[in-house]
Amino acid sequence: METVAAKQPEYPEEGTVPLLELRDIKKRYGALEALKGVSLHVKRAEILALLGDNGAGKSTLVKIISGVVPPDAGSMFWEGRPVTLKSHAEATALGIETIYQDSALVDSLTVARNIFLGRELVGPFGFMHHRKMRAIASDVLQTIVAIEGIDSPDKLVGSLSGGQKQAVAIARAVYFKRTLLVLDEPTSALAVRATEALFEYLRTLRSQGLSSILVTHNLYDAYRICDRFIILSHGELVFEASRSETSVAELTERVSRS
Ligand SMILES: Nc1ncnc2c1ncn2[C@@H]1O[C@H](COP(=O)(O)OP(=O)(O)OP(=O)(O)O)[C@@H](O)[C@H]1O
Repeated sequence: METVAAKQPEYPEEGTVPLLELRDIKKRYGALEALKGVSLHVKRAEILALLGDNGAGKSTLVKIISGVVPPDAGSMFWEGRPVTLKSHAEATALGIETIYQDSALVDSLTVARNIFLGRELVGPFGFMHHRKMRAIASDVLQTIVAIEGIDSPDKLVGSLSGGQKQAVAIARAVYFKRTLLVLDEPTSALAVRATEALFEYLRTLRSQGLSSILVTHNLYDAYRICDRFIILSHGELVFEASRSETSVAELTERVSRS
């Protein structure tokens, strides 16, 4: 990653430092330029939609934000400070949580154990606090994510559907309250009720000052929940607008034209 642009960015007014800023991010896979210099920012307490047709570069950008893939060039700022993410763990440590359909869950462990994976609660004698983890897992699943079909935190994750697995990953992010939640096609495998519960939760996070990036092909969902919209096309940012500046019709037209 280039360090040239790693000097502190300047923000015109106090309090306007974005939570996350990307500048001129480039990524190439062999001859293919997946990202051709993308600059964007995520404000505090906003839900940003990352839109674009298949192959536009959305997932590549998500992987860069979550530390899974290093950019070839460009710089990244977290709360105004330059950062270089060398691993997914470093992104997590900053407060970035990414939800994919199969978000690094362990099939052979229970739902409760997956929610606390790597951050297990330990009781007074140094043993894992299973009862407490199960109780919290149950609570998070029922009250926040409202997943049908996960009736017990003791279910093995391997026995869940794609949508239910995704819900477990969301429940994990929800419980550990990340500063930035990145959701890559979160509703594609979710039932209607779970989608509504997720959106309600994203609104709650926003009201608490936390931010989310929603990657989706569903422009109606995006328009319902997001504050700002960014469209990528062939590795370039081609459109950016806030909710009041655009409409579902315009987003549809621009994505299909891209
Ligand atoms: N690991 C990889 N190796 C080679 N090419 C890749 C790799 N990952 C992505 N690409 C290519 O980079 C381009 C951008 O892909 P990316 O997955 O970021 O797009 P996307 O906008 O997320 O698409 P979709 O909506 O279909 O998921 C595509 O042309 C894709 O084929």
